[in-house]
This record gives sequence, structure tokens and C-alpha cells, in this order.
Amino acid sequence: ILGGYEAKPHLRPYMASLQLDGQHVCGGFLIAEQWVLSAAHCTEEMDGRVFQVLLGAHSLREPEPHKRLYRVRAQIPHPGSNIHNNKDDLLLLQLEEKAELNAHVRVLPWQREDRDVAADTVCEVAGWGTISHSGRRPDKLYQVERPVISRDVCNHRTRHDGTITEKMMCTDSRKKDTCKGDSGGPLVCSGVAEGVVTAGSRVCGNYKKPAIYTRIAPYAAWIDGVMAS
Ligand SMILES: NCc1cccc(Nc2n[nH]c3ncnc(Nc4cccc(O)c4)c23)c1
Repeated sequence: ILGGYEAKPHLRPYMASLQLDGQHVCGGFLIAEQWVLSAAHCTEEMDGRVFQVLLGAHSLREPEPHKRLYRVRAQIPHPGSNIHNNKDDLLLLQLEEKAELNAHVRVLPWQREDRDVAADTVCEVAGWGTISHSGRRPDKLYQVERPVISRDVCNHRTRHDGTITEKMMCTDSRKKDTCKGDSGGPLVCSGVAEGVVTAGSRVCGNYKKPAIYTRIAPYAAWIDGVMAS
């Protein structure tokens, strides 16, 4: 998260850190007791390893009472996701067991109504992604508030030039933005997850490349289907 600030501990009890060999790789969030939603692109550097999912954390390193690392039983990328574009960039992770829910570990409601969030709506995004252009990685969860920008503005020739589909949304990226390691985290508007961070052009903090999110509502049937299977 660039241009943000340290989150108040445990006010985002749905946040997940997807880890490989004890290292934070991507964000994610709890959508059901045994299911975490993240981004398919996060599986690109896995080389056959499987994620572990850290729940209940504020600090990645320090011991905390409700922090717990869960093994992953299954990782299901959306069938339409691929490494060449941002389409269908969603990943469902089934935990080995149901997460133990408490004040620090809670499910986040997600939007099922497929309707665009109005431009200028201020939403919030959090993550353990890099907090500087030099790539400094935080130990604590950071967050930032960002206004939604319309798909037309985001698709302008000088921005993402027509690549933003109706299953994506954008927020302004001037100075305050998502960055490396924030992928997979939720864009939360009025307490409801509306989108999942996708890296897009991978640029951070440049107003010419607004942040891109996979909208969740268009994928409700897929999410429900996988969780029911
Ligand atoms: N703001 C959109 C967004 C959301 C999520 C991730 C991303 N970026 C990245 N995702 N993956 C990456 N691998 C290497 N470098 C990356 N960006 C980077 C790193 C240091 C300085 C800088 O200016 C940009 C990214 C970008």
C-alpha cells in the first residue's frame, strides 16, 4: 500500500496473508469459514508449492494471540484466468479445516448485486504489500482510502486504453495506491467487498495507471458453485 497508514489492529479481521515458506506473497480475505478469496495471478511464482493462509494477524512476524496459519486443502483459480491478461483474476482457497472465528477472524460480506459502484465513492483497501517505490515491505497491515473512478475514465486512451471490462472496476492511483503484495486483497465499500486487487500494469502510485480490481458480483455463481462442490 503506497501513501497509506498502519491499520488499526484487527479492525479488518477478514484479512488473509497468503504465504510461501513463511513469506507474505499476496492478500486475500475470508468469504466463508473454510474459504478465502484472492487473485489467480498470485499462483504464478508457486512452482508446485502450496500457500499457507495466515488469519487473525496484524503483524506478520510478532506473536499475536489469535494469529493462526492454516494449510490449504485446494486452490481453485477461475477457469478464465491466465497470465497474459487480467481477466477473471480470482482464486478460491479451501482451508484444511474451518477457520476458528472470533473477534480477530471474521467473514467479510461480498457484493452479489451486479451493479457498478458509483464514481467518487470512497472505498478502502488494505494489505501487507510494499509501502514504498523502493519496495519496502511492512510487518504490519496498512490501509488507504481511495475514490472509485468511472470505467469510461479508466478506459481512456491515456489510462488503461479500453482494457477495463464490465467485470472490473478502478480507483484513483494518484500517490495513494495498491502495490506489489496487495494483489488478492478486498476493495471494501460501505463494509462490503466489491472488488479484488489485481496487479494490472503492476505500476504503483501513478495517476495515469489507476488501480484495477476484479468486481466480485459478476462471479457470484462461480463462487457459490465452487464452495458447494
Ligand atoms: N497499483 C496496482 C497494483 C496492484 C497490485 C500489485 C501491483 N504491482 C505489482 N504486482 N506484482 C509486481 N511485481 C513487481 N513489481 C510490482 N510493482 C512495483 C514494485 C515496486 C515499485 C513500483 O513502482 C511498482 C508488482 C500494482
